[in-house]
Amino acid sequence: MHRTIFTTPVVSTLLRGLSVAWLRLAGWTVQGQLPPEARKSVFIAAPHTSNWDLPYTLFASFALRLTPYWMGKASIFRFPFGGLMRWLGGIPVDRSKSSNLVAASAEALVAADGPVQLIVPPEGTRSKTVYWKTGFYWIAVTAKLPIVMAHMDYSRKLVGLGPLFHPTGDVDADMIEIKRYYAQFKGKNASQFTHE
Ligand SMILES: CCCCCCCCCCCCCCCC(=O)OC[C@@H](O)COP(=O)(O)O
Repeated sequence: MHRTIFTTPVVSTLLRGLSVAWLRLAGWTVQGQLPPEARKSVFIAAPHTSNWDLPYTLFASFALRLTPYWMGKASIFRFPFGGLMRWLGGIPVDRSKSSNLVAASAEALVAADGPVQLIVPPEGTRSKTVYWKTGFYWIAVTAKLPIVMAHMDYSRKLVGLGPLFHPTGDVDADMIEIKRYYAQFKGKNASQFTHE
């Protein structure tokens, strides 16, 4: 995995302090902590309804001392922002193709030396989506890693980590259960999120 603000010494310490201070000033509560068995894991990041979700995900990641990488749409990596986005932990995804992203991501997670958490917003967009993408699920199954149900709620100013989810292999049943868990959270534009 490439170098990011989270793996750059001094920078990460500095930004961690700023993130904690910002979240505190803005009145947010950071919930949960990363269980040791999830040092390598796949994060579900939902609800995703706003451009503010990315900065808050980064602040929370610092507060929780994570080593995150996040999947983002390829267009936000266009010149001149690509380098910055990657340094923030971004991995570009071309949503118009279904490539070997699952296999490649699982392989990169298995090969990583240290802790690494792959943050995937399964809605794939800020717009309203009924069907969640199942890539996060298959990456976890392929890499044999736990799924962490991470969340954000702007109405209660909560961000953080919920329970682990262990895939059973029955993706349809598992997706229903996962989405039921997310029914309690409200994104910034809550009407753009549906958990049905
Ligand atoms: C550590 C705690 C993590 C809590 C996670 C909570 C919730 C949501 C986080 C979303 C992280 C987002 C990274 C997505 C980056 C991205 O790609 O953003 C732009 C696209 O979306 C826009 O797609 P579109 O709406 O179709 O233009």
